[in-house]
Order: sequence, then C-alpha cells, then structure tokens
Amino acid sequence: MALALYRYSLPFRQPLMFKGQRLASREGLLVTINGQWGEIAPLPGFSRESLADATAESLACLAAIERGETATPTLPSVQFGFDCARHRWPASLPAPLPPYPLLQGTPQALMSALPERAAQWQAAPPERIKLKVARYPSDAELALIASLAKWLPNTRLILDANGGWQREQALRFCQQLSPAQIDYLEEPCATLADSIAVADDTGIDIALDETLQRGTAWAPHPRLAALVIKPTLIGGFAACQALVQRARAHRLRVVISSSFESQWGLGQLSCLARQWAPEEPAGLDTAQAFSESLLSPAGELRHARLHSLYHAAAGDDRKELSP
Ligand SMILES: O=C(O)CCC(=O)C1=CC=C[C@@H](O)[C@@H]1C(=O)O
Ligand SMILES: [Mg+2]
Repeated sequence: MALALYRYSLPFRQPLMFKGQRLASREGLLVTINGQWGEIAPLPGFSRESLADATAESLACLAAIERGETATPTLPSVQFGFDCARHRWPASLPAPLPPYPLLQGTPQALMSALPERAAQWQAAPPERIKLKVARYPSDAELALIASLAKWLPNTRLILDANGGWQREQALRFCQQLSPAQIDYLEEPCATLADSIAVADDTGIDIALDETLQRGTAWAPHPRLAALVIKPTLIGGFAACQALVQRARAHRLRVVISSSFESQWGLGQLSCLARQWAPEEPAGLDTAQAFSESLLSPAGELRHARLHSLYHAAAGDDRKELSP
C-alpha cells in the first residue's frame, strides 16, 4: 500500500481577500493512495476547518488505511481529497467547456484593463463573466458594470456578493442595473430569505453558494436559477452528487466551481464538472490567480514543490513523519 501526504504553498500573483482575510499564497495538501492523488485545501474564510485540522485528520486517515482499516474523513476538504484519491476516474469524458472568466481586482483597475481585455475577446466574447460585488463603493462597482455593458454588450454577468448586502442595499444596487445584463446574483444577502426577497423584487435570478456550504435548508423558487457547488467546501462526492440530483429534479443549473485549489485540484474539478454538469461552463477560472504552478508544462506534478509529511511505502511498514 503506497500512501503519502504532502504540503504545498503557491504564491498568488497579487494578494486576494477571502471574507476579510488577505492571503498572499495558497497553502494546501496533496494525498496519494496507491498512485492516485487528491487535493485537500481548506479555504480560509470559507472552510470550517483549518489547514492544521485537515492535516491532523488526513494523517489519522492514512494511518488507519495503513492498518487495514476503513478511513472515513469528516472534514469537507479531507473528504474531497480522499474521494479524489480513491475515485475510479472514467477513461473518457465529454470535452470541457471553457470556464467563464472571473474578473478580480479593484473596479478602477478592471475598468482601465477593460478595453484591452475586450479587444482580446473580440472574436469570441465570453457568454458570461463573474464579478465580485459588495466589496467596493457601489458607485465604482456600478460604473464598472456600465463599462462592461459598453465593451461587452452581449456578455451577461454573474454578480457574486458573498452574502455581503443587506436587503435594502441589494435593492438599491439592483435598481441601477439592467436585468437583461445579469445572468444571476450569487448569494446576494447573508440570509436566504433576504436573497429571495431581492430576487422577487428585482426580477433578477439568484444562485446559491454559501447556503449550500452551510447546509442551510433551501427550497426551489421560481427565481432560483443555479446551485454553485464547490466540492472542497461541500465535502465528499456523495454530498455533491446529491446536490446535483436535487438541482436536476428542480431544473436548476449546476455550476461546479473551485475554491482556489492548485492546478492539480483544478484538473480534477474539471473532470468532475464534465461528469456532473457537462452542459454548463464551470467556475474554474482561478488558475490565473497563481504566479507559479505545481505542474510541469507536461501536466505532471513537480515533486520538488512538495514537502513530505507522511510516507508509507508499498511492502514497507516504516513511516516517515516530518516535524
Ligand atoms: O466560482 C468561480 O467562478 C470561481 C471561484 C470563486 O469565485 C470563489 C471561490 C471561493 C471563494 C470566493 O472567492 C469565490 C466565491 O464565493 O464564489
Ligand atoms: Mg460565490
């Protein structure tokens, strides 16, 4: 039985904010079980567990597997990583759709870069783009949205507020929008009741993200358009697939999305998106956030970038544990 756990650190091109936490780099783990790999990378500000919690549970699970026991992780990021490392990946999958672009940065920076981006996209502008809102002064965010309408008139927007608006703030903001430009509001308010009230009052669709991560009860609603499923935050494949099935039963769109995993995890998420939601562009445009890669140009893991935490070689019961 070949089992190992590694730690990685990948710098972001520029520090990113995650629910008020500023991160300059992404820290995570890779687990390998008999030659198959999975990524375990709790996202600060979003995951309930810390990297230390995930490391402790991963080590305990690997030790259990080594003793011949069944390991059943409980932390969402660990469930996801172990499921990936134990999954029977299909030999062939539908071709991936390009992920929709994610615009990151201040409204001013995004606005000044827009003419150049629009020129790059001239031949095939994206059908939709995701933008964070409820972060900067509304005037600046609305000016950027107006600018997007000017430069990319056929591109619809996903506006992700991460639950950052009060109901009244959301309504005031949405009054300035042209509903036809908006694909959906991702988690506009902190409570589902407020998000639904905003959707009803504005006629703009909404999508659930944090609501699913929290496991809050939700019911279908005419203005609920999509479920955004982040496997690192939801947990095991079974929980993700249950959400996919529920979405299908209510004719909701399914958007498989990243939690800023490394290039390795993004590759596996792309495979899952092609299995679970082949018709919908995925939320996987986060590779551009990193200035370095865990993968070689041929797509192989660069072992020199990994720091070993645990190793049990096949046919050898000696373990190496680094401090
Ligand atoms: O969903 C996407 O298109 C990309 C990933 C993404 O936007 C996010 C991932 C994790 C936390 C947040 O920063 C954000 C989100 O809330 O959707
Ligand atoms: Mg979101």
